[in-house]
Amino acid sequence: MIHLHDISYLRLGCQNLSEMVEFATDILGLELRHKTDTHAYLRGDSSAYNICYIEGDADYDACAFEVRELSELDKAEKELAAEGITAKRATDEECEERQVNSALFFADPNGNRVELVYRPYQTGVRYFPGRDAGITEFGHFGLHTGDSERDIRFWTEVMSARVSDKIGEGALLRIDPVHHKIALFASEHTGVQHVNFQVASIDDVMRSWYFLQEKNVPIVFGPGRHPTSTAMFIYFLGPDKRVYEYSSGVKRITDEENHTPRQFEMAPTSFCMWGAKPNVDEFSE
Ligand SMILES: CC(C)c1ccc(C(=O)O)c(O)c1O
Ligand SMILES: [Fe+2]
Repeated sequence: MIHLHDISYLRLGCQNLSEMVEFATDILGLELRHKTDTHAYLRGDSSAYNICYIEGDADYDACAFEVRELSELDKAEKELAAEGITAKRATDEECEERQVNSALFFADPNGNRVELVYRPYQTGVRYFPGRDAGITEFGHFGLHTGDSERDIRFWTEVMSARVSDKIGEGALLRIDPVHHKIALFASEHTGVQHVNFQVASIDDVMRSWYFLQEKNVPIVFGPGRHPTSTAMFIYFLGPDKRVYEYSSGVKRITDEENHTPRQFEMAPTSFCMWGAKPNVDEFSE
């Protein structure tokens, strides 16, 4: 099995880099760490970056996971080959662009681009945003799945994730005690389905609710509380039409041996126990 240590970054294509930087700094509340003509690196914690927007193909996206040992990349290459998946080692230039020591690229069975990275750069300076959204960390991301049985098997049996809970065919997967760092949601698309940043408290969720309305940012779900992770949340759209989520209070699963994944019915109340209705295709019945 390929051991995933943590989520690392997302690379998200966009049409207009300046527009995405403005959204990410002034609305989402990330810090711009570095920008070139085509790439912008933004963060919500002390990592070198959590999101890299890349001007060009707006449909391009990739998600990255950190592995703890360099040898894990060779092991991964072999294990993926046994699954019929061809992986490619990153060149020095590709590593430099990603600010990592080493990396391996492949696509999961759904065609989602995945990067395994060794030693993603950290910084010695704390995160300093222009807008205080209360972000504490890069929380998790959603990935599309066209065949949940196939993809849950891949992510749990090949990639070492564990199912924390299921909603309909969708699954919330953990790679450490945090309830989930990957959300697999059924759709006909591929790639990143939503991007989550954790915020410090319900006050930050509610402050952003007012702030986002004032800035005419489309809110697509919430405020509400997930019965699965127990986190309070709000979802909204970026100018790239991607779904962004703030949430606070995600549950940790500490009794690994005794955790039994729960199956939630595919109904709005499985997404929000307060009664908010999602206006997002993948979350609807
Ligand atoms: C609506 C989606 C996919 C979802 C469901 C549950 C949680 C949670 O329990 O925290 C999420 O974060 C989600 O994004
Ligand atoms: Fe989420």
